[in-house]
Parts: sequence; C-alpha cells; structure tokens
Amino acid sequence: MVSIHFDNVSKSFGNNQAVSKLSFIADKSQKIVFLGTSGSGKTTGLRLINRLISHDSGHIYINGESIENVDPVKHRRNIGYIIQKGGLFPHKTVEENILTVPRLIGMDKKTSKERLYQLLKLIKLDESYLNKMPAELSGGEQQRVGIARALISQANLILMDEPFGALDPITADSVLRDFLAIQNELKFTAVIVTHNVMEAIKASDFIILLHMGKLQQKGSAKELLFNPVNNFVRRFFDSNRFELELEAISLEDLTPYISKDIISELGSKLSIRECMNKGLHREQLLKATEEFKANYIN
Ligand SMILES: Nc1ncnc2c1ncn2[C@@H]1O[C@H](COP(=O)(O)OP(=O)(O)OP(=O)(O)O)[C@@H](O)[C@H]1O
Repeated sequence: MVSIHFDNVSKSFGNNQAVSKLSFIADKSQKIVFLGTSGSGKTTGLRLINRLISHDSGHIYINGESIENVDPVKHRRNIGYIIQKGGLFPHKTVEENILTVPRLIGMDKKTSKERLYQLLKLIKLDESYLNKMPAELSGGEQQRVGIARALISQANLILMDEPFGALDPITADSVLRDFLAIQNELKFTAVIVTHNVMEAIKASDFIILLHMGKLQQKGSAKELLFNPVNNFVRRFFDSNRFELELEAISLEDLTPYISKDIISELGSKLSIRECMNKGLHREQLLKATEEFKANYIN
C-alpha cells in the first residue's frame, strides 16, 4: 500500500490558483477520491502526483519520499495513469497498447505475456480482442484495456482521471465494479478523480472534497455525509442524499441495530442500497439505518 502525503501544496496557472495549500495524509487508504465541482482542482491535484505538473510550493511525499527527489520520467513509469476513454494509442492493437510500458521498462517477454493473459481475464475480455484496434472497441471495452495497460507493469499506484466519465451509467457501473474487484485482488493504491458523487462513494476509502482549489473536507464517505464540517460539504451531497447515504452505509455498520441472521443472510459487506435492491427486510433495514445515523460519531 502506497502512502500519499500532501503538505501545504499550491499550484497556480497565472493568477488562477488551481490548488491552494492542500494538505492531507492518505496512509491507510487504498482508494482515494478527488471529488469536487468543475474547476475545483481535481485534475491538477492528480497530475501533481505523477509530476505531469509541478507544484509551486509545499511538498508531496509518496511512501515518505519527496517526489521532487525522483527523476520525473522514472517516477511516472512506476505510476499507472488512466484517463477518460482509455487514452489508447489509436494505431496500435490492444496487445501492443497493453505491452507498451513493459517494452519500455525492459520487462522480459515471458513475464509480460503471462501478465497480459492474467489481466485479460481480470478485465473480462477474451483473447480475440488482442488483435483489435481501439476504434473497433466500445467505450467500456477501451476503458477495460486502459485499466490493463496501467496495471501490467505492476505499478502499486494508479491514477485515474474521470475514468468512467465518458461511459453510460450502466457500463460505467459494470467497469467500476470489475475495477474494484481487481483492486481488491491486486491491492494497489488508486487515486481517482471524479465529479460523480455516487461513484465517489462507491469507489473510495478516503475522499478529498475540493472547491475552487481549496480543501473542504477529507475523510470517509460516511464522515463527509454524516459529519460535514461546513455548508458547502452539506449542500454538496444534498441532491440524492438518501440514495448516497444508503450507498455509504454497509450492512456491517448496522451490526448493533439489526439481527445477526439478516446480516449473514445478505452479506455484511453489501451496502444498504444493494440490500434494498434485493427487496428483503426493507422495514428493518430502514429502521436500523435511521438508528445508525442518529448514533453516528466519527
Ligand atoms: N494547463 C492549464 N493552464 C491554465 N489553467 C489551467 C490549466 N489546467 C487547469 N487550469 C485551471 O485550473 C483550475 C483547476 O482546473 P482542474 O482541471 O484541476 O479542475 P477540475 O476540478 O479537474 O475540473 P473538471 O472537473 O472541469 O475537469 C481551473 O480554473 C482551470 O481553468
């Protein structure tokens, strides 16, 4: 697991302060989400991590080491980067796209092929895709290939900029689910930029909520939803709040308020939203959710 520490980091473009004195430590979090309105500094924050942009002041540490001390090209090769629509090279086949970085870093052919087939399974595409060109793939398939390309060199840090933003909601949800399963298996750290609040709640252990370059609140989805530190944070989640709350709370959280039988029947890791979708124990789930909210302490 990679720890990321921003210490008073600022970045301006001319007079425009894109990121302003941003500080956070994400050391026990595997999935960190930069969330915020348009222009709030999410992409800038992400690109500061892989040094596509350099910060004006402050320090960024990855695993305790200042990124300023590392050669930017080497630094970037150790970090996977996934952008909207996959960002695939249009004139290369799927296989060539995925194997670009292994070739650059001199990974031996046998290892890279083994990983290629392992990842193909994880992204749920079969071998017939290897010779296809990106234009022959759907948006969701392109994004799956983008995920494989970012993971093949065994980077333990993956940066994702609106990775599901160009997909329809159903495809986005299916690629996100598969991505989360892969992350759970391979255990890399992911930093994900999104403006989609539901996606942020599903994908995060830790949220950095930004507005106009400034940090508004950092913490788990539950902390931001049930313990907002200011009006901006409160209002940010107001539309669709009920659904968001049901997504943020897992059945495990309701342990003190609901019978063990229901928990073992439905599965403790499920969100209350997923439990509700099963159509079982609705009354008990809603009552226990209200009790959880009333007793919520950070
Ligand atoms: N290369 C650049 N040159 C000049 N200004 C920039 C540059 N990149 C970003 N900005 C400005 O910095 C601010 C933050 O931009 P950024 O792209 O980080 O926001 P964002 O939260 O990712 O927005 P969105 O969700 O719309 O992509 C914006 O005001 C933007 O116009």
